[in-house]
Amino acid sequence: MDYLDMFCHPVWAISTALLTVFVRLQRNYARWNPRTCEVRLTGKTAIVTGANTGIGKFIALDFARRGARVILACRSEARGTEALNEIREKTGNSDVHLRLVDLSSLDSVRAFAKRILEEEKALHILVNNAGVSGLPRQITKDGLEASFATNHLGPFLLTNLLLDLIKRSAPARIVTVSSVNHKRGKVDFSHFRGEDLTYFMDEVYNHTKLHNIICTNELANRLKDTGVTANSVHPGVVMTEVMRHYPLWVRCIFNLVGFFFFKSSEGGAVSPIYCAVAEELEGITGKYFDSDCSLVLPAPLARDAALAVKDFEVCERLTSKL
Ligand SMILES: NC(=O)c1ccc[n+]([C@@H]2O[C@H](COP(=O)([O-])OP(=O)(O)OC[C@H]3O[C@@H](n4cnc5c(N)ncnc54)[C@H](O)[C@@H]3O)[C@@H](O)[C@H]2O)c1
Repeated sequence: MDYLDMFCHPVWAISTALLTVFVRLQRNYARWNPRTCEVRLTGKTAIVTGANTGIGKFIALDFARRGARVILACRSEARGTEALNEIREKTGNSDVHLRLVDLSSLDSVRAFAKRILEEEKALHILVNNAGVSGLPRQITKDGLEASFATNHLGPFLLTNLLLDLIKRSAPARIVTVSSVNHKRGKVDFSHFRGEDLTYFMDEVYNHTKLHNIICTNELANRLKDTGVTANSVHPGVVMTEVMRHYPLWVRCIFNLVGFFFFKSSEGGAVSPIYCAVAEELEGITGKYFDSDCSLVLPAPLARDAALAVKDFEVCERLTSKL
């Protein structure tokens, strides 16, 4: 039997098809299923950043289905409007709104927060979902490294600017979408300004995702007894547009492997939704959840309380208007 015959053999073809079906069914598996969770969000307001595509769009869609007033915090008006119309149409919830923000710009974050504080009476859920991966070295007009600005410092400032509103709305939840890649991240405060950084294998992304967890943990400490919880979550490895800044050949491999093994955007939204709505998480704060919705320990650096205090202070200084 030559190789061609072997691959065309019915036993081989059937077992490959069965394996593919099995793997594709398994890949979205999580211990918790949003479809069977009956929590309603009527009367609640939620903000989801980066809600026009990928994981964020499915988080927003879920909140809208549960009856929340949902603010889609997006950078692109055209893509945001497309998502807004789709979410309104699919859920029949007309209380879904688009507000523009570029998280890599501190001025844009301030303008967005100002508008939210003027327009919204309450904010019960903030999901810091927007993020970039594979950005080449760029320094923003605030003098910050662009991946750090987008993934960490912009969301950090946004959270802090909205904090009084969130506290007044308690019980409330802040969910930060981090990544298991934080385990390969390091903390060096000169990174924030683009110093001493190498971009090999997207190390910058890993660092930003580590800072996400560290500062979320410190925020949780500061919010003790306020009724506001702050947790971080890994959504899984998910087929989204997150690789858009990578070379074409890397995207091709990601998409090919992803077709069989990675979660869909809907599957990636499950663990962030769990952190935002699951009743069993009432009062649980300063924790990190994996893509299976299980509470797990993050990397040791992410659990260093003294480092967290320092990191939070550095980020406060970098994002405050001096
Ligand atoms: N896809 C994965 O495998 C994976 C794995 C771990 C963690 N994550 C995290 O999940 C989150 C969502 O990513 P995704 O996979 O859905 O990717 P995606 O690229 O499909 O979506 C990212 C969203 O962030 C928005 N965004 C990017 N830069 C922005 C800016 N400057 N201002 C405002 N919005 C901006 C994009 O417009 C988009 O809506 C990210 O934080 C990402 O790091 C993704």
